[in-house]
Amino acid sequence: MSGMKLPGNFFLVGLMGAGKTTIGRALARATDHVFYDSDHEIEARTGVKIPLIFEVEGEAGFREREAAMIDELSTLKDIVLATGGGAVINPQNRAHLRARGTVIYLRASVDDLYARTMHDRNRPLLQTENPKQRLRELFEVRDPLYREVADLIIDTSRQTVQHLAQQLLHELELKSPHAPR
Ligand SMILES: Nc1ncnc2c1ncn2[C@@H]1O[C@H](COP(=O)(O)OP(=O)(O)O)[C@@H](O)[C@H]1O
Ligand SMILES: O=C(O)C1=C[C@@H](OP(=O)(O)O)[C@@H](O)[C@H](O)C1
Ligand SMILES: [Mg+2]
Repeated sequence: MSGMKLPGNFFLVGLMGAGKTTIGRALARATDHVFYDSDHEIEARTGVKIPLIFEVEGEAGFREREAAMIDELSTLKDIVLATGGGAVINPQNRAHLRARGTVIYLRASVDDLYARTMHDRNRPLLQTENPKQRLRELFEVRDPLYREVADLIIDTSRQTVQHLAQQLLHELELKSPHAPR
């Protein structure tokens, strides 16, 4: 679409609780893009929630579905895609995301991630004795991978969703050669 504000794809990456789904939806609204969430799309296609997929097929089964979904969705045009937090552990996913759009890493402290996910039962990887320790471990492994794929890194600590969406929009406008200044 030629008259569209900020054409192209925007892919959100980051750990569980970073705000990919929430801020992705707000960014899509602000840019007139269609919003997709990889996890929601997997749930819609399978008819079951993510925890049940983990229970029945294991994490490996979920990762296969996730890779197929990211390959499919990332070929669409002018979308905002919220990925799942583990998408970047697969090299093929990383390659697709980098090649097919602008990748935004929503960065948050482990304390913030924990606070934002502690009451939610829908993330099987955090249903452990010590979810904060699990987040710490995942942060160590994944932070370098998020950085590797990111075109833009946004620090989300102590900022409201509305503010973050506006800040993101502003930074993307500055990066876009066609954007009005
Ligand atoms: N910047 C923020 N400040 C406060 N709460 C937030 C922020 N970003 C997200 N949240 C909240 O944290 C929870 C997890 O957000 P979500 O978008 O599902 O994260 P993700 O998709 O990255 O796992 C939601 O309840 C959301 O409203
Ligand atoms: O970090 C992960 O490995 C996962 C993150 C989840 O998505 P969110 O990051 O949107 O919570 C979901 O894909 C699944 O529970 C696995
Ligand atoms: Mg999400």
